[in-house]
Amino acid sequence: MSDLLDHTHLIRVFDPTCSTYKVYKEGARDVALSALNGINATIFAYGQTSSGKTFTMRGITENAVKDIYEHIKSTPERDFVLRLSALEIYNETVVDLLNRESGPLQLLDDPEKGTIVEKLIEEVVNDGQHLKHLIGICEAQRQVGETALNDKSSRSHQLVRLTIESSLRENLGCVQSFLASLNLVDLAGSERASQTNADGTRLKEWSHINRSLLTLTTVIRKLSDGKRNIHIPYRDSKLTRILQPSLGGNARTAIICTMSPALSHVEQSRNTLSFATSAKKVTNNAQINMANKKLVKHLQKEVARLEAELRSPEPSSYSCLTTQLMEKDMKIQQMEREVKELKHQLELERSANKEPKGLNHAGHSRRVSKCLFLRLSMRVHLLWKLGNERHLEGWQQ
Ligand SMILES: Nc1ncnc2c1ncn2[C@@H]1O[C@H](COP(=O)(O)OP(=O)(O)OP(=O)(O)O)[C@@H](O)[C@H]1O
Repeated sequence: MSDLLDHTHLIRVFDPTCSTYKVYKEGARDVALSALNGINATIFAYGQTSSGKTFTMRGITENAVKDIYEHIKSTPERDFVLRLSALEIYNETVVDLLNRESGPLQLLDDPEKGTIVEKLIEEVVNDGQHLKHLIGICEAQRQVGETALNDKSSRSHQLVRLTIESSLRENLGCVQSFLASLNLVDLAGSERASQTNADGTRLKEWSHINRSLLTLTTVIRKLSDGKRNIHIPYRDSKLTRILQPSLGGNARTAIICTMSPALSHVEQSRNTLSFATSAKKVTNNAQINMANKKLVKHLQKEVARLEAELRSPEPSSYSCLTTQLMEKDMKIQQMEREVKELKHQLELERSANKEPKGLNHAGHSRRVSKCLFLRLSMRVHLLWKLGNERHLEGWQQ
């Protein structure tokens, strides 16, 4: 059994006698607990039919649940909210394991969240016991069938998603909220039809299982090439669409590859090792998902948009506008001086009780009113321009 931690490209090989707890502790615990600190995490088991995927994932899930609740207990300064959703992909149809009656579910593309499953139920988890109970319901709901190699063979891919949100209890000025998902995935096993004696329903299942596993293998192989700008066929199967963030995206991923020691399965074991070799070369880009980080991102976008809006006229027109404003201001000042002078002259003439030189009262009044009118219209114009300019200066600072 080999385990790959793609975040650090760690590889562990576990012999057939080692316990599932050891596999969890050395290969999956760190990844699983990342979700408590806002890092998306995925653990999945890959391998041929009857090689122990379900057995191992059951143990990994139990241990992860235990550790998650121990962490919550020892972190009283934070409030945790856990939600669980679960689905299976059976014959390329997505079904809600917490609400089978809802029928086939559609996959939608969300610009922010990526692929989402429409109408998938999310149950709020009360405590560890409740979580175990919900996981038990999912297991019971899953498609299982008897094959020549496994009397309880998983005929579908199962994904149990635990979404963990946490925030500091005390408001310390900075709202530090983490939000991340832990995906626990038990894939259906790859198999050869000749080995499983498949026919009828089993043959149809076999065809869907192998086709989606082939897409997964292709995606992993292409990602492992490390080439940029190449087409990665995530959309060729529902499994790879749903797992896309875990395959080269924003998540830490641990892959547990299971193999049978039987000589008759040597070809399948070689395929599994080839998958593991490619998978260990894939680099993910896991980030801490903080609620306030999202808000900052949103605000930054909004500021950028407003700046672009304000910059839409040619930058040169701003200097032009400034010159115009200065000219108009000078004109206003000059006119104000003239008005003052005229008023003063008028006062002197009134007091001397004689007609002003070269101008009669009507002429004076007209000139004064004209000055005032001009000033007023320019003020309105200036106020409008200044309003824009100040607005602009505020954004540019
Ligand atoms: N480490 C183990 N120790 C003891 N029994 C195991 C171990 N791993 C698997 N088994 C047993 O082997 C059988 C097949 O295992 P399991 O169903 O987990 O295989 P699988 O890979 O999930 O198969 P499939 O792909 O057909 O669903 C089961 O009866 C399981 O209990």
